Amino acid sequence: MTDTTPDVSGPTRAGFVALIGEPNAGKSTLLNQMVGAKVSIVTHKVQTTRARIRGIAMHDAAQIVFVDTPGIFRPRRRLDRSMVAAAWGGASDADIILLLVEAHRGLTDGVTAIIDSLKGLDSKTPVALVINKIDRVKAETLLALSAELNAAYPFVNTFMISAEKGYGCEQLRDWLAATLPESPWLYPEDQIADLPMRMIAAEITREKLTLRLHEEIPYQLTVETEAWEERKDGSAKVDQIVYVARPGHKGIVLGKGGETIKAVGQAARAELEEFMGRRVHLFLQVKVRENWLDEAERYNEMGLDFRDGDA
Ligand SMILES: Nc1nc2c(ncn2[C@@H]2O[C@H](COP(=O)(O)OP(=O)(O)OP(=O)(O)O)[C@@H](O)[C@H]2O)c(=O)[nH]1
Repeated sequence: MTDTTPDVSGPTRAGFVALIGEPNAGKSTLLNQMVGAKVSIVTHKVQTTRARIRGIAMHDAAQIVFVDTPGIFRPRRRLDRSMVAAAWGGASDADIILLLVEAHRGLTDGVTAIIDSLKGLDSKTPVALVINKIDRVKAETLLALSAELNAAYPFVNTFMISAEKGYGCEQLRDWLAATLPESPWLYPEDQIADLPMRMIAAEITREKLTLRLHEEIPYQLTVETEAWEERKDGSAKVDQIVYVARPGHKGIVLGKGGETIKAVGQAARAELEEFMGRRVHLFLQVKVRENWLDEAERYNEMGLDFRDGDA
């Protein structure tokens, strides 16, 4: 990986932070606090897709990469094969796991199940407890809840926050920034701003291809946004490459006289324009790359290729 470390005094830090918790625990809201409004829009879209990098926060000299880990509560074997493992360059776990628990709901059956899974994970990844929505309960309740949860699992730290109101979020961010491993940054700073948009754009095209090709080949297909150019007239020029795993697939993706790829391009462009609220010029190219499934670099860029149940 390229060393993109900037010139700052003291070591830079970088790593992956997995946000886990029951649905509605406030993961998106917290991410929004940590990363900024732009990504939260992105998040809603990406949630339904294979994209797993949910946002990147820069804080002091640290680059905090928030990820989803859908595979983390599944059997180990599946985790090993997952995109999560690939995206993390062979490390099968995040650097830090944050478990979000809703203050007013406390130790529910769902939270207990997550804690049981964490215990079974056999991982050295530190897990911090984040009690969210503290604006909804009294202080006494919080202390009792914190004690109860800490008795159930050896959390390395406990934070009490309101992701919505921002209470406690600064402390959490400081701690993450200070606790991630010393490392060069994982993404060049100038790419961070449009990384989510690039991911979304790739994901939209992939989705259109999947719809169009049905069961034929989308399994072994990936889309990358190669270039993104902001134009003076307010439109964006987006170049993407569709990578297929076999030479025979290229013809299928192109279709007769380029029909299929053209239709895919039109549909993807329409959705992208609607999403961005401005004009987009989308250019698609199809290339064969037989070993793309093995290229960790690709996963790193897009973080996009795990599917539930993949062999
Ligand atoms: N009162 C209060 N509400 C909050 C707080 N944080 C989040 N919420 C609300 O809780 C609801 C769920 O928040 P999300 O951030 O969407 O939760 P999530 O964990 O991302 O949910 P999933 O995407 O379903 O997993 C939303 O209505 C938020 O406004 C908080 O600190 N206080």
